[in-house]
Amino acid sequence: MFVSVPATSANLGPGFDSLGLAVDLRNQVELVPSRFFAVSIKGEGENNPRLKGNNLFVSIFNEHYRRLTQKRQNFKFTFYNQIPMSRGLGSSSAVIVSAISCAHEAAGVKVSKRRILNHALVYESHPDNITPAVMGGFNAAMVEKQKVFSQQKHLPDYLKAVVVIPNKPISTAKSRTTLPKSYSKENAVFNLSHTAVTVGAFFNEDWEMLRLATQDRFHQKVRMKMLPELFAVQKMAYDNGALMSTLSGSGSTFFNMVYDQDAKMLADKFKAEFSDFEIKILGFDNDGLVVER
Ligand SMILES: Nc1ncnc2c1ncn2[C@@H]1O[C@H](COP(=O)(O)OP(=O)(O)O)[C@@H](O)[C@H]1O
Ligand SMILES: N[C@@H](CCOP(=O)(O)O)C(=O)O
Repeated sequence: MFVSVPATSANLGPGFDSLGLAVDLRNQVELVPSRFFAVSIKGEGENNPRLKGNNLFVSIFNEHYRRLTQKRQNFKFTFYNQIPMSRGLGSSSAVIVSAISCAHEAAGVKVSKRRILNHALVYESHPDNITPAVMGGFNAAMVEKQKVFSQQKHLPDYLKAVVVIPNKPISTAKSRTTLPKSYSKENAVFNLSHTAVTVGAFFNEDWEMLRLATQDRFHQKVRMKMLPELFAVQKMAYDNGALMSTLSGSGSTFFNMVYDQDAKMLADKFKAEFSDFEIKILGFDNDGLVVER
């Protein structure tokens, strides 16, 4: 059995802890019952010995498998990872969502995507990555009484993401501690109004509106200062036709949305200027969590 989950870009500028979308880069896990516990990793993280011992996927999987079956059973897990770790592309959400889904599959217990999402919230308190990871597409999400409520919009093929992935990891948990404890009314109204128009622009496919609407006063500047080249990345994106250019999650990746025909030109400019960073042109993912039995 295979379970796969896409990478996500959260916040999208002003929509801190609420907005996110899924891109076409996946972590896949294969699960086979086995006499002995075994982990094999291919792709991202394959040279990281910590992932073979104390693995977030395995601990969440075991917790749910035991809850569902009251049994202990060994499995061989093979991970095919494309999502870079601690770069603001939702690697932790992908791991959390796939572990919960795999545990239900292995236990033979049917489960809805909505239920998986609510379980995922236990491990990641903000719903902006886990929601597109499960549902695919663009999502606006909120939490009420420990449950996620969300609205989804599929994204068209004629839009692409040009992602700039720095060689420096940023831990989301650590980065959150650097954010202000409170915001002025003026800045709160700024982010609230810009988030509202961003959501409207996605639903109405008014892509040109995103340039103005996706500005933020809550988190981006303070985080971008940790890697000041990101200011130049954002400027280059806007100078070359980007529809939006935002810090992806807590960083360090920068997410730029463009029309298909502008993607290669922007990616080539980034490659020429930021040779230490990885540049990828990605489509959007409208499927979210996929299980293949
Ligand atoms: N493929 C993976 N396998 C196991 N654990 C992972 C994997 N990807 C991410 N993680 C866990 O998630 C952490 C990174 O999460 P986080 O700081 O939120 O970054 P991101 O922005 O990539 O989600 C890693 O330190 C690791 O504990
Ligand atoms: N809203 C969160 C999003 C974190 O996303 P990640 O991909 O960096 O884990 C935040 O801004 O902290």
